[in-house]
Amino acid sequence: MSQKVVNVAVGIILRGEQTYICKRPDDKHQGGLWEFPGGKIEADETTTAALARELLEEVAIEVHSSDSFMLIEHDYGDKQVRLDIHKVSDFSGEPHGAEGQQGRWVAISDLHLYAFPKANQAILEKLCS
Ligand SMILES: Nc1nc2c([nH]c(=O)n2[C@@H]2O[C@H](COP(=O)(O)OP(=O)(O)OP(=O)(O)O)[C@@H](O)[C@H]2O)c(=O)[nH]1
Ligand SMILES: [Mg+2]
Repeated sequence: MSQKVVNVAVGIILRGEQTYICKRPDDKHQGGLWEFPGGKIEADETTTAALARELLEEVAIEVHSSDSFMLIEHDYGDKQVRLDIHKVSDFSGEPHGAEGQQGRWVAISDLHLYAFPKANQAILEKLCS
């Protein structure tokens, strides 16, 4: 059965050797797992506009610029996603779980201690290499 691919803008928020991750609410797709903040790209929205909007909504930071990092396509069976992942080190504000979700700064070298959705495996591999 062919499914529509969901396009997602994802931000790896960086400060020195740390990155800011959030815990996905239990009732959402891949709930209870940790993630890099981001969300669905709306129709007629550019990836960078979606990235800025999602990071403002979810972690309340203002993105000034971002760098394309990698594109991941993954089929979860119940959902097919295309993650357009960007590094974000140029931002203002202090990230926090603006939608009531848990969030924390973690060392990139400690990311393997957190459970992420399967599609994120390749991100961790590239980030930690
Ligand atoms: N934000 C984010 N989404 C991810 C990651 N990895 C991953 O597989 N996804 C998947 O990407 C899809 C879309 O992300 P999302 O649920 O954050 O979308 P959203 O913020 O627009 O939320 P919404 O459901 O309230 O509209 C989900 O199916 C999610 O499981 C990740 O690291 N960050
Ligand atoms: Mg989201």
